[in-house]
Amino acid sequence: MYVDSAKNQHSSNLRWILPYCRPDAGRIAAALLLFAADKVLVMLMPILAGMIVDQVIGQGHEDRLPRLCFAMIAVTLGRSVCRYGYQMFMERFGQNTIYRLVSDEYEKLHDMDFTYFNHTRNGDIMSRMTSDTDAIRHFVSWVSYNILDAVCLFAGSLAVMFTIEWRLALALLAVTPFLFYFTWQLSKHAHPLFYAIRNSLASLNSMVEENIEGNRVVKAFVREPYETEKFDRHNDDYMERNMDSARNSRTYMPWLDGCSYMLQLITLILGGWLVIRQQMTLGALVSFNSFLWMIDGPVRQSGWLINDVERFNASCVKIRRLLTAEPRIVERKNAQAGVVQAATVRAKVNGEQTGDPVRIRGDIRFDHVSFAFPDDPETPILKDIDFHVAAGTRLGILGETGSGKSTLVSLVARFYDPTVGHVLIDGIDARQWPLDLLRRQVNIVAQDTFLFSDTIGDNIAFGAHRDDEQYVRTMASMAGADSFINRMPEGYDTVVGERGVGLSGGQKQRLSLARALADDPAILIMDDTTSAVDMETEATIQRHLQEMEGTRTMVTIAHRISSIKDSDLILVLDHGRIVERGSHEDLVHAHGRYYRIYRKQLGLQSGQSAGF
Ligand SMILES: Nc1ncnc2c1ncn2[C@@H]1O[C@H](COP(=O)(O)OP(=O)(O)OP(=O)(O)O)[C@@H](O)[C@H]1O
Repeated sequence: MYVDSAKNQHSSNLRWILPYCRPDAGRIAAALLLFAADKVLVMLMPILAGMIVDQVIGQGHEDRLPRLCFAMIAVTLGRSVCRYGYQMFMERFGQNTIYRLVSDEYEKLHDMDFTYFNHTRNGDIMSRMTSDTDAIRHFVSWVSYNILDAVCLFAGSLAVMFTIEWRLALALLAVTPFLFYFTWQLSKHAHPLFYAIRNSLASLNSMVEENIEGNRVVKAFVREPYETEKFDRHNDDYMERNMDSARNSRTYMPWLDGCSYMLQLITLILGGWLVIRQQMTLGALVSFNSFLWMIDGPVRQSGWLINDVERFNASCVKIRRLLTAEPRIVERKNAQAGVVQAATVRAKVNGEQTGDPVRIRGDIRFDHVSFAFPDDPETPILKDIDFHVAAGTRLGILGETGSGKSTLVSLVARFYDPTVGHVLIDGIDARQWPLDLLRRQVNIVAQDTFLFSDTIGDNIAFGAHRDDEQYVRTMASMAGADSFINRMPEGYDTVVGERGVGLSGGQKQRLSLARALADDPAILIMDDTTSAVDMETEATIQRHLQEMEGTRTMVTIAHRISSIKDSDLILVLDHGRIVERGSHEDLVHAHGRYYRIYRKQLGLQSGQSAGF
């Protein structure tokens, strides 16, 4: 992380963004120098114009005209160079700041646990990473110096105007309280409106993303008109929120414009009167009027700048919420040292040899575990789960849909913590293991397969941390994938996923299994991994998995008894509770629920073809 998210947690948005800007301090200083030079030069222009009127036109010193014109051209050129310089510095500074901010956002996302993603819509996350971040870039690299520009021009011009004709300047100063009042009102009302716009945009993005992901379902059910209507509602809401903001601007902008007209009116009437009474030269009035034009810009621009500031504030709130979100699953302090110590003590107590303390052996124990999801804490999903699987053996889990099988295995990789009881890996509480060490050695082949838009080879080698073609092929063979990959036009170099060729459900499952095998986990969990694979291929995969017996603990969740019957221990789950346990033979002899399922599956597909 570039900036510790706990830092400046309660400070203003401006203070919060500062640490992201700090590495560009040199660039900011250079930009400020050029900016100051530009402001000095801009102040010279009206003075030169006044000199032309007084000295060349009024007093007839025509010989001074070329010099004064040359000075004006030099000032204009100087200003262009300064402006180009500081704008480029500020743009680079803005891009760098956003680079650091987005990197932190991305890293934070990887720290977040399942509970966060269960609650947060993808579109919302995407909005924070793109449009909200861009609103901050716009503020940092453009709005910031335009505010400074407006303040400097306003204050500087007013100061010079005081030296030209203090009575006229004082009269103009009387308008400023109105100016501050209207900008404050605009800002106060714009704040919630911009926040609503950001939320509405996030909803719109979520809706679009969901539709792109689910486009096949939408087409299959011919629900395009319904989805379009839904989109229109979100789109209308986004438009309405923007219109609210526009209405707010429309309410106060005319007043700000009115202030600007008041300034001109005062200058014309009072300035004209002073010139007529010869208390002010015409040249001085021309200079004064030029400075008035410089004040006019900031006054009219203030409304737009306030809107940009509020957009920045609303975006900051959303991004800060992400950066300060606390994952529920956190690693204990000094977890690595704790685990090494625990492994050493355990080895001494059991009279074992001290092996590699950071290599999990694969012993799993659930000690009276009950679990409820944090978003539904009143409903226990797992109830008093108590079992032990020795390292290197096989566990099979069977149960109706929704009985809690996937939830149970997600506790092994510590995607959630048990609400009651303990999950012990190699006799050490899962909460004590360093998270990356645990997850590197516990691999879950999830039910809903996900492949990256990359080559098949790279997808399989994703977690393997090795660039070994032969190894990838071996793992693909073990997962029963090698033959279909070889039939593809570009073999292992075929790009799959979003940009690549489509794959069948069974092919995807086999690639996910190959990816998990390539990771060489100590605990391999297969959650309905072969449900879409034909019986023959499944039998081949089972054979290969059997060859690995003893080298790792294997947990298989399945609805087909053929997938789990060779397990050393089979658990039958019902509504989150273990209702039967034992080996295949034990459970068949028990004539209970397992036996009934077994009979049913035998009846449906008898003999060899069913894999029994
Ligand atoms: N994030 C969540 N928040 C609240 N409840 C959840 C959440 N995820 C799952 N559940 C609920 O937990 C229960 C168990 O779900 P789980 O996915 O573990 O079942 P399963 O046995 O694996 O089902 P299947 O065989 O269909 O995959 C279900 O009733 C489900 O609705």
